[in-house]
Amino acid sequence: MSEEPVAWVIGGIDTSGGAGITRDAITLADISVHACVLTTQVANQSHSTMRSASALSIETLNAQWQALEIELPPKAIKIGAIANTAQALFLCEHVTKIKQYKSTSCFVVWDPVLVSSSGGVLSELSQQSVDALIAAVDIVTPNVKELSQLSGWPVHCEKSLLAAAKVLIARGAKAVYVKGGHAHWQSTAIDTFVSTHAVRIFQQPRDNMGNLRGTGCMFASALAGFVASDYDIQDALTLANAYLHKVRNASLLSTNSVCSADHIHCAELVGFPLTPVHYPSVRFGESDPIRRQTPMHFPRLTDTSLGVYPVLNDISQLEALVEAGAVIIQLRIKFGTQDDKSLQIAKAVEMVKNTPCQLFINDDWELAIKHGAYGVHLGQEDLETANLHAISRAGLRLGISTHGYCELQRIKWLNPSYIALGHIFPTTTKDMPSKPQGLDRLSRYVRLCGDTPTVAIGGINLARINPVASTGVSGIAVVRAITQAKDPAAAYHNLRQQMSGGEVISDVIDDDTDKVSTSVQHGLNHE
Ligand SMILES: Cc1ncc(COP(=O)(O)OP(=O)(O)O)c(N)n1
Ligand SMILES: Cc1ncsc1CCOP(=O)(O)O
Ligand SMILES: [Mg+2]
Repeated sequence: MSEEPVAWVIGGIDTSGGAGITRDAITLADISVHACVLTTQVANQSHSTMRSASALSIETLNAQWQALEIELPPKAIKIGAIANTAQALFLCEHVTKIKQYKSTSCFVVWDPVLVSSSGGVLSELSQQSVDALIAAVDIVTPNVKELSQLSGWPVHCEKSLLAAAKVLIARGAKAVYVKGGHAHWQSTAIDTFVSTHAVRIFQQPRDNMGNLRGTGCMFASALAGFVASDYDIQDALTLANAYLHKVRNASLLSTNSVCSADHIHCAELVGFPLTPVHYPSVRFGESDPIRRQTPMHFPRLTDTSLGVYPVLNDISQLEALVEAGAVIIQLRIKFGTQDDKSLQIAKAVEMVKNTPCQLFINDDWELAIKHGAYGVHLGQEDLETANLHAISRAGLRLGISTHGYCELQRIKWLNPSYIALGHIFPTTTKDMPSKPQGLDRLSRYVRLCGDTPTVAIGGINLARINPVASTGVSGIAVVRAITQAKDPAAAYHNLRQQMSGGEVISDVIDDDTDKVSTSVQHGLNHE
């Protein structure tokens, strides 16, 4: 059996290979996902001309489903062109079943093709079958014309687009991702994701370089592929958006990809998107709190070679760590009264005065401003309520936590003083809603952060610090590895020595998990 995650693509064969399930399978191969292919219809066509299309019977569709279900169960399914109502109802019933009885979850994307190059026409499906399918799948990915047809609403501006997407949600859709490619009123290319509880807006510069076939298929199959590869939905959307942007750039600029006399381009293979230029900028809703005000400035770090970054629960260990040479320390006080926190923060600021230590205060931005700390560290939830302008006006540095591609692309807009990436390994210090990221993803995030200093956090200890350092992060934040050590300053020293290939003092190593082994627990998400 294949090592790669399995995704199924269900739709029409476009004989030219420009779109349809052939394009889906090529896209999935390009991002290292194994594609199983189920055909709904065969469209005999070139890149520019459609000759005929013939639908496959329900028996044949069912035979394909049965052939795959046991041996190659899907982690995700992408549905494209559906030839008729009977096929739509078949898919609805089988998708519902597979989602119910599979032990691992199966994510289903429906790219509702209004008029496909392979002959599927949305308007040929009964309203009942369309409604049933909308409610059965996890996400529907229409362009603006398809959204208008599905919702029965005119879509001519951002407001009507959002309203039409919400009509689908009211009809039972779990989520809708509207592709803005045909949204003539937009000066940039804006895709909008709406679910029952969130809105995400993905923005890219608009390119008007030419006509690329199969973009809808590529986006939806890439989305299924990234979910099958274990990315959460908002990261899979960010990656699929970046992938498509990378394909567009590569294909429309290449003369090799021109595949018809009408200057229609065919997609080039590009692989996983790694460079920042391909990634969308992301907003959490129309009125994302971090964008409500005008752009802000946060000062750069004085010293960006951060090394080991101790995150302390109180000031009891601060002096020892400053003396041990920590160039960055965070005070993360989670218990006690505001008065007590205020007292500790005031003392901490005093303790680092005239030292090279860059002192960050976690969460308590008002106290950090009041006592003149060097910087503030905020997480995603903190960003909803903190007064970022006040932090910026007071001249404090800002560090922000992120847990994946989507959050990263959102907070870049703030141009923070550093970006924290985590959690890398499992941790018991904090309940994390997201999965551990692992080293492979960490390396890719570091690359996406460009010149902004980065900090890795979560489950890092003596045994794991070297591979973390190899990803190129500017700093490595640790809580337990220092706060729970018998001698925190010696633990700091050892972590630093280990990072730089120096001698560690073995009699201060605290427990077995800290012993440096050759079989370091490596990346959790191998890509
Ligand atoms: C360096 C660093 N990275 C991440 C965090 C976590 O911040 P947040 O998500 O706000 O969680 P709390 O620390 O407030 O529980 C951090 N503190 N430092
Ligand atoms: C606060 C925080 N944010 C992400 S992981 C984490 C805790 C890291 O603690 P430890 O270094 O003990 O695993
Ligand atoms: Mg916080």
